[in-house]
Amino acid sequence: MITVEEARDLIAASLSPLDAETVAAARAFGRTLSAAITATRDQPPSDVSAMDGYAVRSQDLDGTPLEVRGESRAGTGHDAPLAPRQAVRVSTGARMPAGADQVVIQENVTIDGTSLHTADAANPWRHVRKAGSDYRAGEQLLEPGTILNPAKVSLAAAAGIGDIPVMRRPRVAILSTGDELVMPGETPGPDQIFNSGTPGLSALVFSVGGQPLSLGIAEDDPEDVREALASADGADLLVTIGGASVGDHDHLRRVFTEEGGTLIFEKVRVKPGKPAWFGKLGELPVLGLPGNPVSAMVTARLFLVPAMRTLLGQPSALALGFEQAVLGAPLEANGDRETYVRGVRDHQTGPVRALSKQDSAHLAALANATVLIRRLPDAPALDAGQTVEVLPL
Ligand SMILES: Nc1nc2c(c(=O)[nH]1)N[C@H]1C(S)=C(S)[C@@H](COP(=O)(O)OP(=O)(O)OC[C@H]3O[C@@H](n4cnc5c(N)ncnc54)[C@H](O)[C@@H]3O)O[C@H]1N2
Ligand code: MOO
Repeated sequence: MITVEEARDLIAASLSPLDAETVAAARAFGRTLSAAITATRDQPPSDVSAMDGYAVRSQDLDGTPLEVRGESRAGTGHDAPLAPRQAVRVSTGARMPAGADQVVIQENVTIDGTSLHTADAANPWRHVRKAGSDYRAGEQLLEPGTILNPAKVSLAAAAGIGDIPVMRRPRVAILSTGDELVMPGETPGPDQIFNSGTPGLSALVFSVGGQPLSLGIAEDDPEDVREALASADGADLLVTIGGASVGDHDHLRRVFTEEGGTLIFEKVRVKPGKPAWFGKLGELPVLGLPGNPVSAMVTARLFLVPAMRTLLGQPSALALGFEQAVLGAPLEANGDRETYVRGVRDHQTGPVRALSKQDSAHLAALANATVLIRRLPDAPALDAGQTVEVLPL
């Protein structure tokens, strides 16, 4: 059996980054940049006032009145340079007139006709934002591979980019298999259960910036499975749920091989998720996840998320993002598979403890978990206070 890391590497080796497209800035949240964003001008483009008030020459602030001459507004500056003992009305964001090097806020002045009185002392560049103080023309603001959060979208827009170059969303087809499954909202027979795998994986695909395509449920019938596999045409990745193991009615793997699929690995030394497999059907990468709902979600976190990040061209796509945590309760010794124990962490840096339910079919426990605690093969029992690696969920 191969290790989790070997499995992840084999998957990544079969994938290459997708092509790029552009998206309107307002719709770019969560997308991955395909090219750098570089400033084409200084920001701010000139020295500007940071407050509503009066632009002055600091050396004129000696307690005697100044003469107010004109106004500089945001969007329409005041072109004449400031002569000695003059002041110009300014609004927040307005260009500083040439010669001015300080703003006196309006709360600190009294105006009498065109005469300005203030007790403020000289303090050069007080309340002035210098040209280029945020960033300079030519400066790289965002690297390719960056995931756009609201602040980064705003920065790209501030740099004047209306259509942002991003990676195309990976199209991830999801196929569940098994006669026992009905879609949520349908009426199950006495021996049937709801398909939780497809909606759960769709949510995960969304969260990583992909486009999930549900192929529904294939019955335990070779023809139905064959048709379902064919319907994945056009996807960047097909994820199957169930039929990964050795059951008599699991046709998925057989049909995959009959259709010319090449198996790249089967069985991973991981718990839950041992039956996970990966292969290619023509050009289409196929990731086979085990049917047990917790196994499917955990293996998706371990294999599907890095695969999608590889398609998105993100740097360190294969890094899962482990954090260190201190145990709040003891942990049992581990078996011979790398194990992902469902746990809770009180807060981001707090102690972590394992949940009591670790069955790979118990979704309610998974939904309560906030972390997966990683246990290496044959890891010894640990006491409270010792450190473990956790993967935030
Ligand atoms: N004799 C053996 N039996 C099993 C082994 C084994 O090595 N030898 N492995 C076990 C492990 S580990 C797992 S995990 C499961 C995985 O089996 P499959 O991938 O073949 O999954 P199925 O048999 O199709 O289903 C298992 C279980 O999960 C439910 N399921 C399937 N799909 C969904 C879905 N989309 N939503 C909700 N629930 C789903 C299904 O009804 C079954 O209850 O095999 C063990 N057995
Ligand atoms: O790995 Mo199965 O995924 O242990 O239940």
